[in-house]
Amino acid sequence: MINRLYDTSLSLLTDLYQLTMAYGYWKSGKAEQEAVFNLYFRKHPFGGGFTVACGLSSAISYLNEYGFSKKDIRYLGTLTGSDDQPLFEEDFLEYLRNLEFKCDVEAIAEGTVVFPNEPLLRITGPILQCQLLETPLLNLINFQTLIATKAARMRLVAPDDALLEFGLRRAQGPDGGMTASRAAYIGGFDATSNVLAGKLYGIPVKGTHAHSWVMSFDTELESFETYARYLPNNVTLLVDTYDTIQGVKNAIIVGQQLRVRGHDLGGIRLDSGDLAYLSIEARKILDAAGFEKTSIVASNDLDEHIMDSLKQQGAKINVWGVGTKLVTAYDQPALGGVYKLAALKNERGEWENKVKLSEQTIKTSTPGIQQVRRYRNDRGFVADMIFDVRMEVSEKATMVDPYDFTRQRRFDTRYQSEDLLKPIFRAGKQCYEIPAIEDTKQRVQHQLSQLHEGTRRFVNPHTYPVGLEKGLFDTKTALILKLRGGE
Ligand SMILES: Nc1ncnc2c1ncn2[C@@H]1O[C@H](COP(=O)(O)OP(=O)(O)OP(=O)(O)O)[C@@H](O)[C@H]1O
Ligand SMILES: O=P(O)(O)OC[C@H]1O[C@H](OP(=O)(O)OP(=O)(O)O)[C@H](O)[C@@H]1O
Ligand SMILES: O=C(O)c1cccnc1
Repeated sequence: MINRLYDTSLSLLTDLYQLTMAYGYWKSGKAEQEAVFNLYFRKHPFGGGFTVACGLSSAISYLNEYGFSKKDIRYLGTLTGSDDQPLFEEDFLEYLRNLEFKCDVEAIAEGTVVFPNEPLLRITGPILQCQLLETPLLNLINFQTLIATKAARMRLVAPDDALLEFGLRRAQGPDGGMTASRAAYIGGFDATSNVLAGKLYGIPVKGTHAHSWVMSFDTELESFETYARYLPNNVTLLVDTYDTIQGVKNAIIVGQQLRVRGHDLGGIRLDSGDLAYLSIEARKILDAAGFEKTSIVASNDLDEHIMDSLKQQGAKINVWGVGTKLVTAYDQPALGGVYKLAALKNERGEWENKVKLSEQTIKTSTPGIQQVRRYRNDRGFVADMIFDVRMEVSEKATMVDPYDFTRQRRFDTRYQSEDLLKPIFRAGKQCYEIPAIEDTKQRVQHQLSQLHEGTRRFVNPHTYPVGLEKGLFDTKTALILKLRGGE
């Protein structure tokens, strides 16, 4: 999609510094040195207790098309440094032109619930290639993960209702709109108003009508009658243009006319005022007139908190139209996912662990070639343990809380476990079949059902346990001490 939108290859969709570093690696003979990078986030968005991974299929498409076109190379050749001389020499540009993606990629499947510090994606390959991919991979995964998580939160509030995504007009540009529609669907929405997303992603499309339709007639009743005449199988009438209660009564008149013609009134939509009060009143009026099955759609700057509040007030809304606050992730417009070097192969062909130190413990990266093992019992997910695939990890592994090493947990055979990072690319070739979007969507709901209720709540959610396997914890601690000179 984005390819056609910009009519170019997307390999330059990266930050310039990735290319300057790539040049530096190449000049210093390090371009092909094997490296391992991890993509992870440090904190759940929206103050929540879980995050829904999303964006892997876009990342796979991106990586499958990776490569620099002649036009890309020509453009890079025009870039100059502070002395007005070319930034990159010809031979390097030739190297880029011939570059073939040949990394290994492991990733956690889209639609999986994930937690801070777990690698969502691990990329192993020539450092130059891994480096160039930092920005696009973060761009693809951060945003979609954010929106899928936001949508999942809304789905938790309204498990049995229909959720419609109405955000395109407020989205962050065309690509923001398209990817948000897809991620919202995966996260738990039932349909979108975005017709292109419907076409390209196979998402159901749904819609009502706007105030302008009503305003373009002399009376509201005439506007409703006309709409019902021409679209008798899609009649959800927006009743709040003038007087909401009168609007509901007019909708009922049209509903009765529809029934005579063998159709029915699908729904009414409320888009302003007190949505609890108005939906309760509208439900009474509709039920009294024999329109018990007619839906009540609500829209107007909704988010999961307002939806929750409306539910608690007894609102009779069974279809929710949500735009701005969903597709822009209004209260937290970015997920702080990062991409860090975790290991590098030396000249002797041995892996060396790498960490990025930080004053704040939370920001010190974890070294090694990591995998995430998720333990579960009959009631659902119990804990996730990050371990290094090069270390022997027995069934009786010990997990250490990285923020408090005195908190340790021993696993045994009573738990079932699954390693979450799956092979996606081997030596640049895709070896993973992307699941159908419907399967990914179902996966989200199943995953959420495996979380403890406390982890799903919005206010002060329970922290799901994620720790480091004892061997990895010790390796990390030793490396930090060595780097700080306290060995
Ligand atoms: N009963 C309710 N409890 C909590 N929030 C509500 C309730 N009813 C509506 N809201 C929310 O309150 C906000 C009201 O928005 P606003 O002040 O713009 O009023 P409005 O009636 O929509 O006016 P306008 O005609 O300008 O759209 C919206 O976000 C809406 O979803
Ligand atoms: O409120 P959102 O969650 O973004 O949902 C989409 C909104 O877009 C439409 O109106 P628009 O906001 O364009 O105009 P209006 O506020 O005047 O109805 C619709 O009526 C919703 O209110
Ligand atoms: O179909 C609707 O009702 C709709 C679509 C987009 C934005 N607001 C409402």
